Amino acid sequence: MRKKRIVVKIGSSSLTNDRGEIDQDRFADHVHALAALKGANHEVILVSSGAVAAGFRSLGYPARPVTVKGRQAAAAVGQSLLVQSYTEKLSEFNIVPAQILLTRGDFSDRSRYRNAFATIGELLDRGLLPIINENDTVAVDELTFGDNDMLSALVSGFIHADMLIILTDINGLYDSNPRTNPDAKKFDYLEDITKDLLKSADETGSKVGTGGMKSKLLAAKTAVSLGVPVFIGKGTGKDKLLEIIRGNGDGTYIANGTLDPINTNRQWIAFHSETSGKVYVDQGAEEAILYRGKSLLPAGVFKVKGNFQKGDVVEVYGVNGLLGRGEVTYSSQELRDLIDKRNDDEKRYMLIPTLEVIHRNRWVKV
Ligand SMILES: Nc1ncnc2c1ncn2[C@@H]1O[C@H](COP(=O)(O)OP(=O)(O)O)[C@@H](O)[C@H]1O
Ligand SMILES: N[C@@H](CCC(=O)OP(=O)(O)O)C(=O)O
Repeated sequence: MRKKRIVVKIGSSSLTNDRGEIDQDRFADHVHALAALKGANHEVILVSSGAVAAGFRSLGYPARPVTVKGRQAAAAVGQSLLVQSYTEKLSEFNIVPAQILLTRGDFSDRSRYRNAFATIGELLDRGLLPIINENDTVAVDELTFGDNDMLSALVSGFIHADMLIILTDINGLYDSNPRTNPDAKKFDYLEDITKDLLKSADETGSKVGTGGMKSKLLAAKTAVSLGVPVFIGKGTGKDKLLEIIRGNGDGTYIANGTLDPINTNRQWIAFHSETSGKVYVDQGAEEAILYRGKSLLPAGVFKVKGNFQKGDVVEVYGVNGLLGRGEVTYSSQELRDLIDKRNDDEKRYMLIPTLEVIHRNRWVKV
């Protein structure tokens, strides 16, 4: 089998028990499977939850804390317990883990985004196992990834993974929550995540997890849109991850065919950038950028809102509302000048053929 790059996400419910302890047997099982996957010469990146779930007991909380400061304090304790356990267990296989704690801000800042990409690449080249979690202790509520399912999807797109494996406490996605509906039917394969499916998944998860199946579906949708096929399910034994990539996993495969990866610049524009203004385009330009794969030219822009600089990301509006976002080649002032000249008969002669406003490689539809 060709060498693959696999992101494995393990949820809190698969690593810890309800009492707030690492479940040593299941933990060892995951580590064996990760080692087997690496041993088969694949590149592996682990997104591990469990910091809050493994830490709350040491702080004297009876259950997973609900306050932000409680969760952040629990994560501070639990994250080090988790990494200590990974380091010890992985050393039996001569694998060195590398902890990476990310916040949403690390992705929205372009240079930090590029740095994170380079660092993960270097760790993989050197044969280490990157272990990623959200930096819960400092993450501000409005500025989080939402949950680790979404973080794992964004990481998979970012490093152009061949597959995202989301390990959880249930063997896949059902048409309703099987814990409350005994007649729920399991999906073995899904082409894509539809709106109806999103409705069928509720947000109830385990006592230690967050988001339930809904967050996994939203994450799977994101991963697929970034060109990465997804598996959601469970398994036991050291070969479980190898079996999953061979197509024999106990769970649901999503978009298992070949998908078009999207380049890192466009991923950043789509999912991480903050917009600094708005550009309004006419119908001809709307059709050109939406359906004919063209760049946006100055002639199609008739209004600009906000103040932005060359290189900033803006929202593009058409006749029917928001069309997408893209990186501009002009400042807002330069664009306003262009529009003024075009609308003024006496100044129109000053217009010279110019660059596109947004190049098609720096543009993403919503
Ligand atoms: N349609 C569904 N199919 C499968 N599981 C579902 C569905 N809707 C809700 N769930 C629940 O989602 C849970 C997994 O979510 P969660 O506890 O957040 O996992 P993790 O800790 O692994 O991230 C399952 O145990 C199940 O109870
Ligand atoms: N970053 C948090 C996990 C958040 C999360 O998404 O948890 P889960 O639903 O168990 O994957 C932690 O380590 O506790």
